[in-house]
Amino acid sequence: MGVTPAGPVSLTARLAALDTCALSDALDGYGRAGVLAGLRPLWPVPRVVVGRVRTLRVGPREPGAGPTVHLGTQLVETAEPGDVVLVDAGGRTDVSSWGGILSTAATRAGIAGIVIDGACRDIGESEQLGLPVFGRAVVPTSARGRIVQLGMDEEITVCGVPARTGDLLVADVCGAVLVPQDLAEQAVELAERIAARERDMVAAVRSGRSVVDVMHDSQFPSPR
Ligand SMILES: O=C([O-])CC(=O)C(=O)O
Ligand SMILES: [Mg+2]
Repeated sequence: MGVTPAGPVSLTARLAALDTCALSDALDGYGRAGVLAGLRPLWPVPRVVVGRVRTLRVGPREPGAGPTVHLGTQLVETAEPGDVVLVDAGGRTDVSSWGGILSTAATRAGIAGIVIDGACRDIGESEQLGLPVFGRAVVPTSARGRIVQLGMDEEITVCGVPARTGDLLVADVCGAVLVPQDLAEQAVELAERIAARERDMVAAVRSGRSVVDVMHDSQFPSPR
């Protein structure tokens, strides 16, 4: 845990001071996957979103299946403030996996954000609530009668990246990165060093040094 004159800083606060690019580079440094490629903010979210993952897996409703709970509702009701809902919808963009009623409940539960390997609807409602939603697309088509919850808090694979409840997730204007729980402390430390190196490189360019020189592989060695 990092320490400031005011005391220890939580991992979440340190992640919020970073960004997805620094964390992607840090995971590269450890040879681990984490970038959820293809996901982006579905409204112009103005901040870095950080939280503890809760996983949700959804898929097609069986023909003739009876009434069932709406996907995600049990997860929202058991969420802790600061959680991020990570939805494995298999990349489907023809049907929504999240909507405004769910966002209203998620906001009341203190959920920090929704990240979907798939699509959502009612995005204007989520924006009005200030609830960040990341995903592949927005589509008006309802989940009702089409897709259902298949599991929650189980290991899922999202955009080719394995994810579990308890992992950390960072999302911003550039996309979303999953930080595995077992690597979180080390990834944050390395990302902080990467961010410091980038600040030094930008300062060198601003001071008039040639960008050819500053970005040459022989200069500003990688922190790992
Ligand atoms: O019917 C749905 O797909 C869910 C929905 O719109 C909402 O949560 O508001
Ligand atoms: Mg709705």
